[in-house]
Parts: sequence; C-alpha cells; structure tokens
Amino acid sequence: MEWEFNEICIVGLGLIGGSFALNLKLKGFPGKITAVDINPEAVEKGIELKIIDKGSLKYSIVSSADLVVIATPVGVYKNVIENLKPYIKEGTVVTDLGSVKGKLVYTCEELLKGVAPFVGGHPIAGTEKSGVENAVENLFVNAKFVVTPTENTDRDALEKVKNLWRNLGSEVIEMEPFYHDKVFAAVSHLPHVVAYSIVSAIDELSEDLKTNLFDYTGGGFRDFTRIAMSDPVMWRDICIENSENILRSIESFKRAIEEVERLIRAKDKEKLKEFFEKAREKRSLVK
Ligand SMILES: NC(=O)C1=CN([C@@H]2O[C@H](COP(=O)(O)OP(=O)(O)OC[C@H]3O[C@@H](n4cnc5c(N)ncnc54)[C@H](O)[C@@H]3O)[C@@H](O)[C@H]2O)C=CC1
Ligand SMILES: O=C(O)C(=O)Cc1ccc(O)cc1
Repeated sequence: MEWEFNEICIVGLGLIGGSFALNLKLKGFPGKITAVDINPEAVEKGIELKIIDKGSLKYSIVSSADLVVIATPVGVYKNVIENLKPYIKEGTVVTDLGSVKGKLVYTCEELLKGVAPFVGGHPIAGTEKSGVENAVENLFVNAKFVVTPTENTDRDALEKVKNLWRNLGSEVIEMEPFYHDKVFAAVSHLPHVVAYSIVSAIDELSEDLKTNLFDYTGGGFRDFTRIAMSDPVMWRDICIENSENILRSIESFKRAIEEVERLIRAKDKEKLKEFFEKAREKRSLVK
C-alpha cells in the first residue's frame, strides 16, 4: 500500500472527518493526522480517542499538512477556505467529503486558485449520528467514493486522492459535479427530506388524536425514519446548496404519493396492487 501524503489535516472533526481519521489509522497510514474544529470538545475527544495526533481551534494547524480534507457542513465551506487559505503551504492538495458537489466544487476551485489544487469528493457511507465520538470502524470499506473532477482539476492531485480512498477500501467512481447532485438529490437527499416529513406528519396526527402516536411505532417506522435522527445543520445546508435538484425530486415524490392517494380514493384494488408490485420489484433489485 502506497501512501502519498505525510501529514493529513482534517477540517471539521465530526462523524465523517473522525471516521476518515480513524480508518486511516486502522489501515496503517504512517504519517501524522491533525485536525481543526471550531468546537473544542471535538478536538479534545479526537485526541483522547487517539483518532488524531494533534488538534487545534486555529486554522494555522494546516500549515504543515500536504493534504487538507474539509469535512464540515457544506454551508460553511466558503468561510472555511477563506480562513485556511493564508496557511496552506505549496504543493498541498485540498479535498472534501461533503454531500453536495456541483457549483460548490467550482467555488472551491476558484477560492483556492493559485494556492492549491482542489479535488471534490463524497463518501457514500455514513450514519444518522454526528460527532467524532461516533466515528465508525471500516465505514468506507466496500463503499463507493465519488470524486468529481472538472476541466480544471489537477490530474496528479486527483490520482493521489483516488489512491488514498482505494487504500481505505472504497470503490472510487468519477462523476461530473452537477450530475452528482442530480443523482444524490434522488437517492439520498429525497429520502432524508421524506423521513423528516413523515415524523412531522405523525407529530401533527398525534395532536389531532391527542395521543402520542410515537408510543405505538413498530419496525416499519423505525426502518423508515432512522435517518430523521440525522444532524439538522448538515441537512439544512444540503437542502440549501442542492435546492433545485431536491425540489425536482420532491415534485416527483409528490406525483407518486398523489397517485397512491388517487388509487386509494378510487378503491382501485388492481392498480393499487400493481403500484406496490412495481415498487417492490424495483426495491428488491437494489444490492
Ligand atoms: N453524516 C453522514 O452520514 C455523511 C456526511 N457527509 C458530509 O460530511 C460533512 C460532515 O458531516 P458530519 O461529519 O456528519 O457532521 P458532524 O456534525 O458530525 O461534524 C461536523 C464538524 O464540523 C465542525 N465545524 C462546523 N463548522 C466549522 C468551521 N467553520 N470550521 C471548522 N469546523 C467546523 C463541527 O464543529 C463538527 O465537529 C458534511 O458536509 C456532510 O454533508 C458525507 C457523507 C456521509
Ligand atoms: O445514514 C445513512 O444511511 C445515510 O444515508 C448516511 C449518508 C448521509 C449523507 C451522505 O451524503 C451519505 C450517506
């Protein structure tokens, strides 16, 4: 296994940044791992759990790194890059782990122009938890890692980032940044928005019935709504940064639910069964 970086600095030591650091260690990364976070508890926990070697509340800690990995919510990227910029040394590569790419990748490239090459990345693995204390061993093994190069991407930096993720056990795939946002608006962002909405609907029904309906939930509710426990700031930022694609996915979802509504109202047993059969078949093909 070849490691092409000597010191990796993680900006935003939460669930994903922490899992990244933890799994670098587990795979035997021989270099130094540092982190910067605005939350002192994240830095303290990271050191205590031996997930990072050194941490700071100051962005100047990036000055000795040759790879900088942004793992904050996507809404603060611009601010984060402006803060990091004065400290990035020559030859350093900057990458990220955020759930939205598209325009954000071009913004990062532009902000870092003449300072460092930027490589957009997105691990397709995570949980509903947040914080470094919930870092997960082997989270990225056999998971997809999407890199989103543009016409401006430095090919050497791209190859180094891809190699790093292969070392973590991920299957690396390349996607055009705007296409990435359409794909993940459908398969990831829509399910999260719907899960939050289902919980909200049941809460409203609880008030109508003057009963806490959540006392009566079973496995189906649990399976369906685990992701409604995800971090609200992270998901607010994703919804704002990828709003157009998410709105298109919501439109499509509304058409589907209106179709079910229509079939139930019409008591159309045959069509209702067909609707469920078709969805069941599609779902059963998911690996
Ligand atoms: N949670 C998940 O399952 C996945 C999350 N992602 C992406 O990873 C990124 C991080 O998500 P999580 O680790 O889940 O969130 P998290 O809430 O666990 O961690 C975020 C960390 O960033 C820190 N932070 C916030 N603003 C900062 C700033 N200005 N400077 C430095 N640190 C700052 C917070 O204090 C926190 O420690 C997000 O962009 C998210 O879209 C990607 C794949 C999966
Ligand atoms: O908890 C889950 O099942 C997830 O879907 C986690 C997740 C959240 C955001 C991403 O961009 C990727 C994965």
